[in-house]
Amino acid sequence: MNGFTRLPDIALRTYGGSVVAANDESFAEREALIRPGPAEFRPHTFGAKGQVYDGWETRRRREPGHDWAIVRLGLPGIIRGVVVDTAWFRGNYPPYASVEACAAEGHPAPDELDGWVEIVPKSPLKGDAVHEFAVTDPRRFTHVRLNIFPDGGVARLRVHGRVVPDRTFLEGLTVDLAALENGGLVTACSDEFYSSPNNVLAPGLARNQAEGWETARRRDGGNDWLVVALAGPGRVAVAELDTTNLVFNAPGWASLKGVDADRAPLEDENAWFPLLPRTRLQPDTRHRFRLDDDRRITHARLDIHPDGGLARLRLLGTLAPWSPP
Ligand SMILES: NC(=O)NC(NC(N)=O)C(=O)[O-]
Repeated sequence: MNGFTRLPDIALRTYGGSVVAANDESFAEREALIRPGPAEFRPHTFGAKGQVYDGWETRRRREPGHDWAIVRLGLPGIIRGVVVDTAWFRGNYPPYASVEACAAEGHPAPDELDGWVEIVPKSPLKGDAVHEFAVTDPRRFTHVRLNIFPDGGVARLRVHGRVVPDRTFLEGLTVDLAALENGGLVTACSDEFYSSPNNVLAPGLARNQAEGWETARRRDGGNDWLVVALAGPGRVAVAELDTTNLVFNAPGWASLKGVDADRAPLEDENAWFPLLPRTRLQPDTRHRFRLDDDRRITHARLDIHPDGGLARLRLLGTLAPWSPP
């Protein structure tokens, strides 16, 4: 597994991604490409148009050319890698695929997109397999185009990267400085046995326990924790600690600390100062706390005691005015 798959999938439907166009989707709908979770399959489920697949599947081509689908990223950013998953497509997978990307301003229609650059060259695929392609282009992109040669089915397209928001849009507003969509990211975590800590920064509410962060039961007397790099240096006014869906496994208590990593190294424990003292939590509850300390921070550390997890962590505040380095 490449390291890039640890970064969020910025194309996910649940992060606002959309498969805005495809030249063909005769056998199976293009929207499946960015569905969360692995593709499912039930053999011998034939509809009027053929076997039912949880993926994007085009017709058998009888003329030259290739098929394509365009995805608007839910969270624009720098793409570090792409996963092309042909799960369950065995006699009908495309033998080759490539991926292009482009950066658009505003809200263009699919046929107005231009400036496409290749980020994954035409590469061989196997049937019913996960293919990971690292991407090195350092530019910020808003859309990707999956090309398959000549035709066939792809179950999922994952686009992992670092979110780069439009900073001018956020400045001066009270926003969630921890949110993935604003550029927040979990950079360290004690345990992610059941689900990813970055889930706590995802848009919207968690529909179930799996859409939050859940740790294994801790047996060593310690406690679980995570560190969030904020969207940028800023001041946090309100913290929301949401234990929704954690009914029998919510942490008993939680605390928050902050640090300004532009002024002291992250490893310097003395540079961290408390934002929220150890506070009792209830299961299945959105807790909201006004914070007293409005010092500038770049990172926040959440400690949960002893274990459990969280559905969402929101840190509402304002970005510090940007000054050139
Ligand atoms: N959805 C389909 O039925 N696809 C194909 N056929 C089967 N059996 O999967 C094919 O590519 O012809």
